[in-house]
Amino acid sequence: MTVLSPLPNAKTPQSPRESDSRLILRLVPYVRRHPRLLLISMGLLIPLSIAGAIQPLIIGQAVSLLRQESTWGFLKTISIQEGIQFLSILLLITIIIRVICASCQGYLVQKIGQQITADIRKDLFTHVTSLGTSFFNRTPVGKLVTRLTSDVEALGDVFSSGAIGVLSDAIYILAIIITMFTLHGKLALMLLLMLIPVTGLIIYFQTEYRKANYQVREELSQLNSMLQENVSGINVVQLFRREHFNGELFRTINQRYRQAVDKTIFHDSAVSATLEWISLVAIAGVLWLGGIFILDDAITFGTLSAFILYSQRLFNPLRQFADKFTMFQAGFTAIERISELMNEPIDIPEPEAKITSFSTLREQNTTGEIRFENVWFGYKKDEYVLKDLDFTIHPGEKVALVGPTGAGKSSIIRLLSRLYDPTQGRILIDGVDIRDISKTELRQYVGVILQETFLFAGDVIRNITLGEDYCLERVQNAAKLTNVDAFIEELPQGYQTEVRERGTNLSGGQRQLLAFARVAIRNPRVLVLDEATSSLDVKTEALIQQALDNLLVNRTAIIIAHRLSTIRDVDRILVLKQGELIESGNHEELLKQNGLYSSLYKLQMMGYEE
Ligand SMILES: Nc1ncnc2c1ncn2[C@@H]1O[C@H](COP(=O)(O)OP(=O)(O)OP(=O)(O)O)[C@@H](O)[C@H]1O
Repeated sequence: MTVLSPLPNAKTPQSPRESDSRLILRLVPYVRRHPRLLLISMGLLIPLSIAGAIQPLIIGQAVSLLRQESTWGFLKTISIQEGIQFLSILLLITIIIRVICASCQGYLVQKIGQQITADIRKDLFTHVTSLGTSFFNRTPVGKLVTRLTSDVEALGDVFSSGAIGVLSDAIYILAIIITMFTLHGKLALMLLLMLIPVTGLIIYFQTEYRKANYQVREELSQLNSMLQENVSGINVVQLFRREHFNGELFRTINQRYRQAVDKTIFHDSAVSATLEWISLVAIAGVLWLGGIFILDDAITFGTLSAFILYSQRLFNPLRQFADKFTMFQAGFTAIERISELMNEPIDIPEPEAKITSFSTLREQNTTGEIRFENVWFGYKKDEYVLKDLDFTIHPGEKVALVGPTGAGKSSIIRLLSRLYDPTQGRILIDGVDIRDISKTELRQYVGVILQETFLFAGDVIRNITLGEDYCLERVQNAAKLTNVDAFIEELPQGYQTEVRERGTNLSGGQRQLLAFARVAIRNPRVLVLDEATSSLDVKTEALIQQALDNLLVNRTAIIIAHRLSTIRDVDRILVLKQGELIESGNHEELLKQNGLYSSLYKLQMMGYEE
């Protein structure tokens, strides 16, 4: 269970935006994981702020001492030289305290920020990898990558330099205000009054910044999606001379991204400029009012010097405060976008209570009965691609699914492996509804070999084990069982040969061979072959076919094949048309029926004869 999981009534992408406080609430569990570090870094804020706030006071006392004005009582009992020496040492001590506390605090805060970022990224990755195929069908990869990387990074910045920094600035401002009021009430009040319009202006610019930043993130997602799509489909882009056209599209999105960033820069700069201007006005104000008080002998030069320093220091943390607010706004945008992803429901949920009977059946070495019970299914609501399928595949039976393109053959496999759930009806394996079986167990029980095999960057062994704990011997046995060991040994470094991302250094057929070993090592009871041998040459196909015949003994098999000659010997053929099961029987029986199968078969045979 992830922590950033949906809150009750949490926002769906269509619902209005969540309030900032609700967004912050989502982060509390992550922050709570590091109580000790958090407490130490907050504790350090107190000496840090006090040391900073008394520095102008010490300088003011030095000026007063030199001008022989009234100073702290004990300074009057020592000589001016000793007094200056004492104040200089005191100033040095405050500087040392600030340096030590600031660096320790900075380090701790960065550390907490990085840990929180890593935790969120991990939870997000776990959640995203549990989402159903339909989510990935409608979400561009680039968009996901942006959320998992730069959005999480923006959130991390909030913790590492923003969150506690804001608290530090607030404590610092408070310490300055208290010290100012103890020194001179009227001058302090004047500076305090100046804070009110500045705060209003900052809030306005920050709100605008937030809106602009959301736009920036959206444009960045688009930019990444487009980039990712072009890199993945680079062969098509180049073969069909789409470089210029795609370049123009990219230029438009890039332009929109730049314009959105410009907007954020404008609002960010506006905040800095306002603060710069107001801090100069504050110094002028202090000089003007302080000058009048000096002429009236109401304050000393020392107090005036201290106030000039205060007017600078008061706006400095405010400027940092504003900078961090900018980061906060970016962070809020990030939480909003990350929460959107976290709120994405897992449409193929794990069963609430794991059914043990399935594991027991597995231990009893059953051969796997598959039953489709009045199954209806559509990728879109009310658009069914499978209609009222009702059939049983008996233990150990070899069944082929046949039908024209788009008839629904692969959809049946997707339902059986629970990449999707049926809209109506049930699928049972050995009498157990597959929705009551854990996905891990189900996918170990049903082994699928698809037409296209996806390989990961890493060696051949890793691509067969997929990170599971199998020894080399078992990998080799699985390869031998499927007759692919000879091919693997021919590779430059045999089993240690490095495969590039998506297996680009292997041919389509070679990639396919690894898929056979990948499934064989898992020893599934039910084997599904979706056009699995279509990319192999005739000789290799015969070799694999021979291995498959051995592998399929005592296992249930579902085979999808367009070349009907390859499935002539199966026990039963199910013929589909537009999602409906229209014929069923073995090769001879179906030929006699003179239906769709018979005409498809005759057409293919004519093709071979020609
Ligand atoms: N992800 C999807 N989203 C929406 N519709 C889909 C999706 N995948 C398949 N379809 C539609 O579902 C129908 C059945 O597709 P399916 O892939 O099961 O056919 P098939 O019989 O395996 O075809 P082929 O022999 O070409 O592989 C088709 O009309 C297809 O357009």
